[in-house]
Amino acid sequence: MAWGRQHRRRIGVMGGTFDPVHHGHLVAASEVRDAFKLDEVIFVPASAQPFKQDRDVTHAEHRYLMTVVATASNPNFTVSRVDIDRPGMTYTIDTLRDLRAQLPDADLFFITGADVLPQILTWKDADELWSLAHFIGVTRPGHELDPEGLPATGVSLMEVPAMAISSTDCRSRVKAGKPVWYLVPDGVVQYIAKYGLYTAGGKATVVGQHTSAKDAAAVRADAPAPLAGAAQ
Ligand SMILES: Nc1ncnc2c1ncn2[C@@H]1O[C@H](COP(=O)(O)OP(=O)(O)OP(=O)(O)O)[C@@H](O)[C@H]1O
Ligand SMILES: O=C(O)c1ccc[n+]([C@@H]2O[C@H](COP(=O)([O-])O)[C@@H](O)[C@H]2O)c1
Repeated sequence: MAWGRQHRRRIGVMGGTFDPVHHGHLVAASEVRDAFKLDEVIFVPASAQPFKQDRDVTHAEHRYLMTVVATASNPNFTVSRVDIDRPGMTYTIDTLRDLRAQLPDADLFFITGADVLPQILTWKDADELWSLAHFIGVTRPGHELDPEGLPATGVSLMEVPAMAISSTDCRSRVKAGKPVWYLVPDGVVQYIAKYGLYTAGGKATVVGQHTSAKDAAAVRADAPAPLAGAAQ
């Protein structure tokens, strides 16, 4: 490296609802970090995902904390609150702008699974996304990794070990009283049990994303407080 030239950090960004985070997410992030020689992967739990407005989603603070628990043992993984602390709908254009402002000396690599990759063209301000990050689509069982319509220079595709795990299946299993051991990290199994997530009569408040301000305030009061020191 030439004397005085700045080293640009290479940062992966793994956006997701993470309801709950599972080993499919973690393996994808780990594989991309290795293949693209990333310094770090930042997991970014979404607040209100625009395409999931028709379903109930666990309170953001629980999803954030499960993601912190799941990534705590990996020195190259961190978790950001940029999306859950921004009011309103979560759009990736805002995620990337906020992270670029926080990390002006970094190149960003946004990681998505094969199911999400084709949707990118329908995201808010899709034309501008390519100038903010390089996109990496990873294989996922049951989905074709198809980059059609996406700009060739803005997207890379990569095969990762097949993990036939989804958050939907994890939630259904917990609801049915089945184990999720080894589908999600041990600490997440314990977190789900501690707060009674995903069970019909559980202690956790599960809210739709169209809650009134009054409902949202009640949920916030019920949720665990933000974990000091864990956030970016
Ligand atoms: N098993 C997996 N293998 C590869 N990528 C995955 C896997 N599971 C999720 N992803 C990717 O991780 C990101 C976040 O996914 P998300 O949090 O929505 O999990 P999910 O399992 O798809 O959830 P749900 O079943 O609730 O829709 C997305 O880009 C998704 O494509
Ligand atoms: O920017 C958008 O319009 C947009 C629409 C839908 C999803 N996303 C992002 O896509 C990522 C994957 O979402 P999900 O819910 O499938 O885990 C997550 O970071 C979302 O914020 C972004």
